[in-house]
Order: sequence, then structure tokens, then C-alpha cells
Amino acid sequence: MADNSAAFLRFDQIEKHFGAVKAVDRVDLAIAQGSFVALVGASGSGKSTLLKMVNRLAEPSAGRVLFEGGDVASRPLPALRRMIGYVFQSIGLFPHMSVAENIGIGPRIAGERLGGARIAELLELVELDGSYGERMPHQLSGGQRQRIGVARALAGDPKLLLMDEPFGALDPVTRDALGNRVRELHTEFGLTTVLVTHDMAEALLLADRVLVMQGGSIVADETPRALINGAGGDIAQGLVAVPRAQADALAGMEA
Ligand SMILES: Nc1ncnc2c1ncn2[C@@H]1O[C@H](COP(=O)(O)OP(=O)(O)OP(=O)(O)O)[C@@H](O)[C@H]1O
Repeated sequence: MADNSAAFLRFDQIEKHFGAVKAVDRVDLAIAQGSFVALVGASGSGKSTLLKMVNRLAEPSAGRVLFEGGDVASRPLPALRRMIGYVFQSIGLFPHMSVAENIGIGPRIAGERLGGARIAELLELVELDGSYGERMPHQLSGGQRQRIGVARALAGDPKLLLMDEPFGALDPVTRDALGNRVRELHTEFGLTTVLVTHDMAEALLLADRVLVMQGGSIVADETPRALINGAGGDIAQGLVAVPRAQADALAGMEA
């Protein structure tokens, strides 16, 4: 077996139980620095719970999560969360704070105030004009709110970006544009990214490694190319069949 002890992010026999429900069931997994990993699988398969054990929004029932070799449980929370950007679907901007204050909230909790130039730079990264800093969250579209969520996640110069269905509520065009922008930012900043998504096409197009979860376990771990070529087993292939059938149906409509 490969020695994963030096992996950037490692799940070591990790479990999470909610009463009788085993949300995550003995997952062993190593994620290399710089990789873009998509986590897919049916609703309730344990994706969000696995992700939340990295930044300690959920504490494991057993096992450990190691980040840069150290157990996340022994890191002070503000420092840990500063190193880990987190974006989720209902982005949770504070409604009474301006966009600029929302973006700067993580560093502020850690005792640092971001200046206007830095806020403008972060807005630019997500392709929004600096003037958006003065707006209030209710003055934004859903897509703009998700962009602010990405800017906020990047504000602490994280090494690791965790994304839980970040584009789920967006229209397909915005979703595609923001997904591609995140992939560019991942490369530009040398991030390691873990993206939870229900959309296998999104996983195949954005990630360089796709993990499939079922009943709390990882049942497939493949590259997008391998999945397209039939690897990963029945559950993975069942998920790949959806975008493939759509692509075939569209191709069949060509004149
Ligand atoms: N706080 C909680 N209390 C009780 N049960 C929970 C809690 N969080 C998750 N669960 C249960 O754990 C299991 C895994 O949930 P989880 O949210 O991780 O799945 P998921 O794959 O992310 O689902 P979805 O794709 O619908 O978001 C589910 O059965 C869920 O009901």
C-alpha cells in the first residue's frame, strides 16, 4: 500500500455517526497538494459530512483528518479556518454587513483588517467591479452572491479550498462561468480544491480526480478520463451515464 503519511490532506479511518446513521464509514483517503478533487454521489451519501470534518464544522466519531501532516483536531480553530477557504450553497453572507465587510470577516476574526485595495483585488478575482464592496448582500443577484462567497473564501490566502455545492442554485450559464473561474483561480494560486457536486458533468469537466460516495464510503476513485472510458464500477458509471445520454441526445439533433 502507498505511504500516504506525507499527503497534504489525509483522512485516516474517519467515521461520523449520527445516532444509528453512519454518515461516513471508515474513509481512508489521501489528497495531493495542487489537486482538484470532485466528490459526487447520491443525496445522503456523506459528501458534506466528509468535507465538514476537514474544517471542523463536524467532529469525527472515530479516526483523524490530517492537514499538512497535523491532526486538524489539535489546531486552534481560527488558524485552521484561515488556512481553509469554504464556500457553500446558501452562502450565508451577513445581511447587515456590506460586501466588503463580508469579504473581510475571516481575517477580521483572526485579528487583521483588510484594506480597500485588498478588497478591490479580491472582487476583481471573481470578476466584479470594486464598487460592489459598498453594496449590501440583498442588492446582489444569486450569482454575484456566490462570487462574493468565493472572494471571501480566498481572503485569508488559503491553501485549501472546500466547496459544497457552491453553484447549485445558479442558472447554467452563470454556473459554467463561475466553475471555470474557480478552476482558473485554483491553478493561479496553486490551491488544493475539494468540490462537492451533484453534477457529474461538472465534476468531469473541472476536476482531475473524481471520488464517488455511497452509503458513507468511497466506492470509486478515478480520473475523469478513466470514468469516461468506463472505469469505476456500476455506481460511478450510473452517474456518468446521465451527461453522456444528454450529450448523445443533443448530438442526435444535429442537422
Ligand atoms: N447534523 C446531522 N444530524 C443528523 N443526521 C445528519 C446530520 N448531518 C447529516 N446527517 C445524515 O448523515 C447522512 C449524510 O449526510 P450528508 O449531508 O453528509 O450527505 P450528502 O451526500 O452531502 O447529501 P446531499 O447531497 O443531499 O447534500 C444523511 O443520512 C444525513 O441525514
